[in-house]
Amino acid sequence: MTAPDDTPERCQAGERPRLRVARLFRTAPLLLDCGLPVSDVRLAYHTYGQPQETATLVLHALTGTSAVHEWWPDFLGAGKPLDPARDYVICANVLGGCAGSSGPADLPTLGGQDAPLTLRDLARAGRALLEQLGVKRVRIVGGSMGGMLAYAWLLECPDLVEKAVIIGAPARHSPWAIGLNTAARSAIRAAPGGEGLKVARQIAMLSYRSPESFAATQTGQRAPGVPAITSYLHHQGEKLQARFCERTYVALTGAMDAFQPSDAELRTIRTPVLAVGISSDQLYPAAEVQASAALLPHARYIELNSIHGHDAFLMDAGDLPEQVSGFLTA
Ligand SMILES: CC(=O)SCCNC(=O)CCNC(=O)[C@H](O)C(C)(C)COP(=O)(O)OP(=O)(O)OC[C@H]1O[C@@H](n2cnc3c(N)ncnc32)[C@H](O)[C@@H]1OP(=O)(O)O
Ligand SMILES: N[C@@H](CCO)C(=O)O
Repeated sequence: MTAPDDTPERCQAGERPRLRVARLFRTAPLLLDCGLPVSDVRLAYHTYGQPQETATLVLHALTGTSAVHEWWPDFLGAGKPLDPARDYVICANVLGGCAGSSGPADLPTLGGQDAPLTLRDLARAGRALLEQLGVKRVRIVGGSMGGMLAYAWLLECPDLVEKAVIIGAPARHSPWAIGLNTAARSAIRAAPGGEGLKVARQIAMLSYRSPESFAATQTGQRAPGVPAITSYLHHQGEKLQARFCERTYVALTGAMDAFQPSDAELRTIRTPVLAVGISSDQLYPAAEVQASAALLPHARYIELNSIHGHDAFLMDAGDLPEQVSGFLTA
């Protein structure tokens, strides 16, 4: 990742993507849903393509970053759904994140605990970034947490959003999803300082793939006496612990679990939506994604067929890029 800067937007053709940091809410604070005001919020972001008043906003997943070129090469590039030659693409690390934006340690506390964040808080912070960049309308594309956050944008900023693509995400967490996050947070609280975060990632990885995926990729032993899946999960835990913050993990999973819009609220969304379920998703079963979309008056539902579970949108996207392109450019 390149060093951040806060110089004004100046995209040159062929320029390498660069992390920038916006300073927001310096004159008037952001009022969090918990009641706390927050001033001088940082949002780290990348842009791709020339500035335009209508942009495509990418909303990243739980442990994602604003560097779309690093984690979504199937979607970003010439002839792809996010084409910098045609589109002004923006992705910001969310409020509460740990990839350059103001995280829990930078925010005020409530009763001695990290301030609880809501997905609507994250959307309001994102809106301020768009205003600073001169963007007046957005098409939104989000997967996983980014897809749930897209629902928050649709409810919080209906005037801004032209279209939304929601991939592998329901409108609200099921008891199953909340239960998985509860176990992950319990691990973090039981072993703060990194060990708990590793266990949280191991639990989460089991929900991000599928039995068939692991049968195909992790059968047998990696080292004598060590099942491949065991060393795989240890490796994934180590990798996340090296790049992520446990307070962010607690804050963002809490925000997702608490986001519970009613059916009536969802029926008020007038924006056209393309909702994508993933056939083997263990975390957010395709039927659940479809049921959320069915509440929206202008949603179309499609399914990505993959054995690789929830993470398929990142690693086995099939013809999804073409489908998303078709929706965004129609
Ligand atoms: C590319 C980036 O910078 S991502 C950083 C930002 N993160 C995001 O945006 C979040 C979204 N991205 C992700 O969640 C992930 O990167 C994904 C889902 C796209 C891909 O996950 P990956 O971990 O790269 O893929 P996969 O599950 O195939 O695992 C491969 C890794 O496990 C290792 N591995 C595979 N099997 C085993 C095993 N049995 N035992 C030990 N290690 C194993 C591989 O050597 C490889 O290690 P490396 O990443 O250190 O090179
Ligand atoms: N694997 C992705 C998706 C999680 O929802 C991530 O780590 O963010």
